[in-house]
Amino acid sequence: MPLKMKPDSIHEDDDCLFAVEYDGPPLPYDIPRAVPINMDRIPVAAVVSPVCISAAMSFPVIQPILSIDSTKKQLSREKMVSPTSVIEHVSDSTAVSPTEEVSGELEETTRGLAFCDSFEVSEEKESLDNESVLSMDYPSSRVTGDCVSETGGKKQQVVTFLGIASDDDDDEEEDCIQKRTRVVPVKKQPQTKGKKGSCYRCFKGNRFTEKEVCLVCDAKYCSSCVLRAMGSMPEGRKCVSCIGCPIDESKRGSLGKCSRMLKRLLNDLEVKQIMKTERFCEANQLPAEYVYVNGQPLYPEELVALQTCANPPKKLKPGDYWYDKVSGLWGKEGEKPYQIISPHLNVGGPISAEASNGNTQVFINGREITKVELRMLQLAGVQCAGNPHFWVNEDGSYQEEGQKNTKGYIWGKAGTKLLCAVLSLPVPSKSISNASGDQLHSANSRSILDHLEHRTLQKILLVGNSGSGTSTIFKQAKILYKDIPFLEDERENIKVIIQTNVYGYLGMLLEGRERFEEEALGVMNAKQSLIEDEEGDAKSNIKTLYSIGPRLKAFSDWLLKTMAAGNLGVIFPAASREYAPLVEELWRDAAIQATYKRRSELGLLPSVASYFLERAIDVLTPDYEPSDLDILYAEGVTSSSGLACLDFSFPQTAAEENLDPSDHLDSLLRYQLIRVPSRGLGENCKWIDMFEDVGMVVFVVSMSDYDQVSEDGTNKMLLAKKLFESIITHPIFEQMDFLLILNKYDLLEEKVERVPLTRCEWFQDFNPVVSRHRSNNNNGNPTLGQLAFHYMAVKFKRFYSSLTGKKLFVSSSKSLDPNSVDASLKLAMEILKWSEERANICMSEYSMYSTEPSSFSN
Ligand SMILES: Nc1nc2c(ncn2[C@@H]2O[C@H](COP(=O)(O)OP(=O)(O)OP(=O)(O)O)[C@@H](O)[C@H]2O)c(=O)[nH]1
Ligand SMILES: [Mg+2]
Repeated sequence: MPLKMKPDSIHEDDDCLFAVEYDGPPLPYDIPRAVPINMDRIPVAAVVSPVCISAAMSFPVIQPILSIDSTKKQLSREKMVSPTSVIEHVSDSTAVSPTEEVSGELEETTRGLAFCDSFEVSEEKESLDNESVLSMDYPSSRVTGDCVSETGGKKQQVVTFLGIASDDDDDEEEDCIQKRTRVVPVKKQPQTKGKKGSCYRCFKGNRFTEKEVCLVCDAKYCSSCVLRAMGSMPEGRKCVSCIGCPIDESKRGSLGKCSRMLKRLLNDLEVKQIMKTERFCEANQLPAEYVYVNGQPLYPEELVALQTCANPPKKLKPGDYWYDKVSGLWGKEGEKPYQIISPHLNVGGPISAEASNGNTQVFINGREITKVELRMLQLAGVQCAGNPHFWVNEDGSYQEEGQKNTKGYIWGKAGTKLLCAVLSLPVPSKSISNASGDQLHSANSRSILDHLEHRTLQKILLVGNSGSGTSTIFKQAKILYKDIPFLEDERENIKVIIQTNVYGYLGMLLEGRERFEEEALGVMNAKQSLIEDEEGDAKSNIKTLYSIGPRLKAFSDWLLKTMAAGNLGVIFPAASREYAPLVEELWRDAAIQATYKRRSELGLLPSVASYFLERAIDVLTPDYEPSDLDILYAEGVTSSSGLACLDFSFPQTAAEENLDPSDHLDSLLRYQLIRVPSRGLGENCKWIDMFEDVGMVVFVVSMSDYDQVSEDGTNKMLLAKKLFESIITHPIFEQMDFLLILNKYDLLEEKVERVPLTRCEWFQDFNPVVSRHRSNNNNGNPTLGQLAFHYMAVKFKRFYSSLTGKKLFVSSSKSLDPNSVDASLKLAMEILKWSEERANICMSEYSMYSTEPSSFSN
């Protein structure tokens, strides 16, 4: 056991700080030899948890050995300050430097500072007590200014007390209670940084290196440094120097969510303890004074009441909220309600009429409601004429102010709940089954609700030939519209797919290399025969541009053999780490680079191969975690034989968020994108019945395919045309609108400059009048790429209307670019909307859908 506690090495001072000196062999990490601990700040779990960790990692263990009178630390709320907070007092009176203010009553104040352990008081105290542990050289120095930024070696004060009342001045104290302080969270800066993307401790690695992040200062550490930099983690994932500091509020959502890195480095029990401590230790709790309810900062007990009630606010963060104590309606200051929490909680001040910034002259429990709430009430059949003031109870029963009789129940009908869901308004968590039989719905509102119900899911079919880009568009949509695009399990599977792909790409290059080497040798043959005659066995030493050394050749032969036998899967995952350096070496080899330059002759090698091969070492390690971009680029992620479905809605833009939701209802509706593999659309398509209620078909064509041929020698553009024809003429799709996405515009632009579009026989009449300045967009002349796109669009439009008599909508796309996919799918939404309006489904004066004709460029 490397830890030795010497009686004379334990220091105690009035502020309950202890230091345990370590006297064992050199430690493998950065923790200082003396660690001050404020026992009041560390819960039992936190103090105990390092024990098990230290057993595994030989970390020093810090044990509490003295009992502490924690009651000493009680402080009136006005004196509680958070160490990294800048406090601005509402009143601007009596700004007092803490050092001046406190010196006279040092004992009193330092005892009372439950939260404040990082401000100038400590320095004063330090000077009084030479034996204090504070004088030790501790980088974290919670007490001596760790949470305090330093400027030129001099500690900078980040906590400023303004107008703190002295204990014996009751009047002033009361005054102070009136003028509650507003506490603004301030993020602590990391002590070191290094170059962009590197580890903050060893300065190695890049942005792709897996890292763990400090919850306080955002410092990032690689797997070799994290345990040294974060020590025994008594408050979870924080640098040693950040222990005791409050977390960065933007990271609150990740509290207690362990990373894969920690799971690998520590055992289950250790991980569990650390995550528990991280969630529950006092230093990491949301400071009550960061939460304002009805204009007043909360007291800790109010925050507890709020967080422990039967139906608490979800994901509470620092900020200003309003709370209607009668109905339980809860929202952000100046905004519509977003939740109904438990009513009658004694928290915050009284609600103000302007709490949600409504301008409807209709009031609920004293608050002027927003437009969207008014719309909901109207559609639910509540009479709102004459600017009424309603009294709404927690069960949704309502009456007009001054009247005794309940007029009805707002959330009594399923239809109202659906409407609320569409309008993003909250409903009570329990169903109001006891609602009276009041018929609140007019015929109109009923039919609108039916309509909304019908419209909640619009199906969009995504079809295209193999390689057209359908799965890229599908994945892009997932990344664009889903909060968690890929689950952990999915990522784990995708990782193996990507690693296998990397070997596949390398295999194609190695095969190509062999072919090119043979060709080169053939060309040199005549010359070589001459030399051979003169120098005997010289032929075996002939080197070409495509030759590789014997070691790489041996690996290459083995890999090609393994792949040919279909055994590639067997070498995973164990071998991936060992072979990664060889894969990288091969990729960097001049022969493979020369082969890659001729990739257009390699047929199947996709353009994304270099993206992954460039990062072979990273990608092939067992702990590689694919990023969203990696997944987007990865082939084989979306099944090529089954359907893939994605339910999504278009997120509101910042501008839309400020609008009344009823003005942009379409963006609240849900869509289902169904990707159909092209081979699944043959004669006996088993899914065909599922497509009956599809709203529209999005057909994808790769524009750069115009010069490509399939295995049977057919031009791929003609294959796309054939599939297109079979789908548009299929009876099931007869009534549907079609959007053609002409994809891979980036590749077309580049290719059309070197390979004529007329290479495809369908495009024989492409004869653009090309300006000499065509490549300069600024002078208004289209590029050859643009001309080619327009030409293809017209070709498909004519073809479509000749067969269906209808109009085809067309959009160009570069599906590796999210904005491009977003624009194409929004166009699909517009088409759906337009076709719906055309069918005149919408109703009467209550219509929420624009009747303006939609505009597209097609
Ligand atoms: N440069 C470029 N590459 C693209 C674009 N769209 C797709 N790709 C690439 O083209 C290849 C084929 O795209 P996929 O999305 O897999 O095509 P698919 O329609 O799913 O075809 P299958 O997977 O064979 O069914 C992938 O390597 C993509 O990364 C694009 O707009 N530009
Ligand atoms: Mg694909």
